[in-house]
Amino acid sequence: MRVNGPIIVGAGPSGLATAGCLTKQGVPYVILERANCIASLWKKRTYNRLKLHLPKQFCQLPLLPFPDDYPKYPTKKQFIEYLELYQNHFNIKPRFNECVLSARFDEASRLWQVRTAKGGGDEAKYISRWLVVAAGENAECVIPEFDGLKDFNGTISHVSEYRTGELYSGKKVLVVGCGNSGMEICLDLCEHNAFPSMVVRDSVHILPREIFGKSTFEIGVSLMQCLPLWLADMIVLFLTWLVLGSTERLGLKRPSKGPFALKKIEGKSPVLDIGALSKIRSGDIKIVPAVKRFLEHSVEFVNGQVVPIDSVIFATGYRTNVLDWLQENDMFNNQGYAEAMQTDEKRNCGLFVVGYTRRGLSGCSLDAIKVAIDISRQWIEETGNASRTFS
Ligand SMILES: Cc1cc2nc3c(=O)[nH]c(=O)nc-3n(C[C@H](O)[C@H](O)[C@H](O)COP(=O)(O)OP(=O)(O)OC[C@H]3O[C@@H](n4cnc5c(N)ncnc54)[C@H](O)[C@@H]3O)c2cc1C
Ligand SMILES: NC(=O)C1=CN([C@@H]2O[C@H](COP(=O)(O)OP(=O)(O)OC[C@H]3O[C@@H](n4cnc5c(N)ncnc54)[C@H](OP(=O)(O)O)[C@@H]3O)[C@@H](O)[C@H]2O)C=CC1
Ligand SMILES: O=C(O)C(=O)Cc1c[nH]c2ccccc12
Repeated sequence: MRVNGPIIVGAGPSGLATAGCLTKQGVPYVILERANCIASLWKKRTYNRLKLHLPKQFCQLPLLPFPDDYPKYPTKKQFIEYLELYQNHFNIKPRFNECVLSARFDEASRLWQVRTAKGGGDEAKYISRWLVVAAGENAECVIPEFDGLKDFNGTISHVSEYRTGELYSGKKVLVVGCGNSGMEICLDLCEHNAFPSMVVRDSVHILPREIFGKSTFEIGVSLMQCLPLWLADMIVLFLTWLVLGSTERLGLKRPSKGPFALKKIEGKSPVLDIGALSKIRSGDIKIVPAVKRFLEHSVEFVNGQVVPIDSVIFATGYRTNVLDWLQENDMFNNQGYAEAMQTDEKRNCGLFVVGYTRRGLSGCSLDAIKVAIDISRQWIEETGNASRTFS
């Protein structure tokens, strides 16, 4: 199928935002989505109690704000409803159940050739001048290898399969990983009468979600606008200390880089605390060091301690999948992320990237606006069509 306009891979917030902005410009497109719905990460791979952890103004997509009656931190259900509203508003109709297997740029024709699996063994081919990669930073779950894991007799899952702690009532659960996911499901496990232990193998920045009624993220962003990054970080850490006190004696050592520097340089998100810390203080969530190996019914840590466990949940993060299917990947590093801010088109080859610079939903929206403007300029030039103006 020859596509007039770009092929967009992925119908999550990034793909939807790009489609919304292109529609506004009058540029047609095709979205290919491997799942059977939009926003599959949010609909199928997140726990029930999830809320946005940044204030809503940092999470909305371009051109359509959240409904006025939404709270400051919308729930997952509200966020999904908003994305559906967005889809309907811009009449976005992705081609579902089409998983992109490969995308290659043919130098001779200067066209992108995209091959998809459609289920039931069928394949399809799409050809276009432009390709927008919007398949997400969280495309695949990561479970690291551990000695003995295959001999462990309890249940093993990734946090993306976790919905509530109900199933774990009365159980001793090892949560591996202390990012926002690990911390929040430990809290949820406590609230469902389970006994969580959380692995902190190295260090972690834990910040209050709000400081004196103002979002910590917002405070950090405002400080970074007028101060050097290191100073903004020092102020945020000082304010954090005023609110939370010292967290090191709880086994939560802080990284040597500040929270915003670490996010900017390594893409590592600080934890925005919504209650786990008080459960760590009370001992309801136990902090344990790195795992040495799993045994049949227990786990041995690097300090030699052996602790019985019933279940292990890996909250060890995600990875992108572009390196698996995109043949032309000069725009990505060897981890499959776009180098910070380099979302510009790969010159003359029509390749664009949305949502790969680890700046959360606001990064997705900013990329989408820019990419839609660039593509519409080229589309007008090459097709001779007139565009609507972008406002
Ligand atoms: C639990 C959780 C909570 C988060 N909360 C926040 C928050 O509060 N604030 C914030 O700013 N950010 C948050 N994030 C960051 C998150 O990355 C964004 O919220 C957002 O979902 C990114 O949108 P995306 O469209 O780039 O990726 P995704 O939402 O992952 O969408 C990508 C889509 O591409 C599809 N896809 C992947 N590979 C292929 C393929 N080969 N072929 C076809 N389709 C494919 C996927 O099925 C998916 O539907 C959170 C992330 C997680 C995991
Ligand atoms: N809106 C919200 O409230 C939420 C937002 N999110 C966001 O979703 C994204 C993904 O978050 P999350 O799922 O927490 O993943 P992250 O990648 O943020 O965290 C992964 C965690 O796993 C640890 N880890 C990785 N490998 C190992 C290992 N071999 N042994 C022990 N620990 C290991 C990491 O430790 P180390 O640092 O040492 O590598 C880190 O603590 C983030 O952007 C996050 O902010 C997630 C949940 C809720
Ligand atoms: O949820 C995330 O991890 C995000 O990427 C949102 C985000 C972008 N920059 C930040 C800085 C501090 C905390 C969260 C974020």
